[in-house]
Amino acid sequence: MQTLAQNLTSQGVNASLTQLIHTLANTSKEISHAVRHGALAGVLGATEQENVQGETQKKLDVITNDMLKDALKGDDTVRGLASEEEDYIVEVGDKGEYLVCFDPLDGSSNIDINSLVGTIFSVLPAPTGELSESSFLQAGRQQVAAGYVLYGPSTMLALTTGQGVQLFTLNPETNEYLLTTEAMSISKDTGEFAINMSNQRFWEAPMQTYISDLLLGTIGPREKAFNMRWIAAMVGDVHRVLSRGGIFTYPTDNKNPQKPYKLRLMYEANPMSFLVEQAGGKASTGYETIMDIQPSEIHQRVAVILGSANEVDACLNYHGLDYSEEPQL
Ligand SMILES: O=P(O)(O)OC[C@H]1O[C@](O)(COP(=O)(O)O)[C@@H](O)[C@@H]1O
Ligand SMILES: [Mg+2]
Ligand SMILES: [Mg+2]
Repeated sequence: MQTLAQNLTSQGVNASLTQLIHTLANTSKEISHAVRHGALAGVLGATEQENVQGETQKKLDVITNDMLKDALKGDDTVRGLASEEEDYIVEVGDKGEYLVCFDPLDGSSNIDINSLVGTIFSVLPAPTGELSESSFLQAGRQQVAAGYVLYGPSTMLALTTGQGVQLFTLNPETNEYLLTTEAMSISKDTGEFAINMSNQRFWEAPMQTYISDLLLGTIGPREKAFNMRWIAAMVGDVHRVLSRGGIFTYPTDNKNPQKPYKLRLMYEANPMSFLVEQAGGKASTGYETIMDIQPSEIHQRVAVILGSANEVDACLNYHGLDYSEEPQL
């Protein structure tokens, strides 16, 4: 099996991006170690702090953020970083070629129940000139690399540099990432969907109708039975979609009119969309392709519908219908 280093060489990834990917991968090994020690190290539970998005930070949100921040500060290929757990962008070095956006611990509500969590990252080119928040506001299409690390029964790294999606598994004996899937590929069709059903009454009409039709199964207009899964960590749900197909969505809802979307564009939706597209799937908000959105702020949130291409298209068809009167198909 190829090591991560061998694989990056065989892909022809340039030296500076290779260095940055190693920094991220090596830090993920330390995070994996910290997550695995959980209660033994006293790192479970919440802090007293909230992040800029008004969410109470878990101790591990803060610890993993600091681990990544410190590691990236020591990497001269990095010009700046943006994190879910940092209110503002952080300037790193004035010569670095890259900007890194990350969610240090995705699905952190799973931490206290010893369930799946992960790290998500997105690498953008650093523009020349002064660094400011606007340097980061590039469409997902500009990403030069993206990936996630899943801290599950195995620690796995899914990575794209725009040449398909490679999946590596951390060998616990040697502490090395080894290539276990050369090209992840999402089946075009699926019989599996992932959504937080408890928000059903808050969704827009297209999503209400789409999901109701899935639930009708063989007796509904889709004439097909669908199964449902919800890990409550995007990283786990997207990993399942990449592994065996499916549709994952966190749609627009009106539960809190100030916050119609949950997932963050720069460090959740964009990197996952890059991976999904590279594996042959699709990613949309329902109305636009996620990777084409021009961001307006680093902590911007968006609706997300991603996964098996034909199923995403089926869902998008509902968004094209007129719901001004009774929803009809
Ligand atoms: O609590 P819900 O509605 O199930 O939401 C779960 C979603 O929220 C998230 O946990 C948000 O990410 P963070 O844990 O990084 O804030 C996603 O990973 C996941 O898909
Ligand atoms: Mg997250
Ligand atoms: Mg997080």
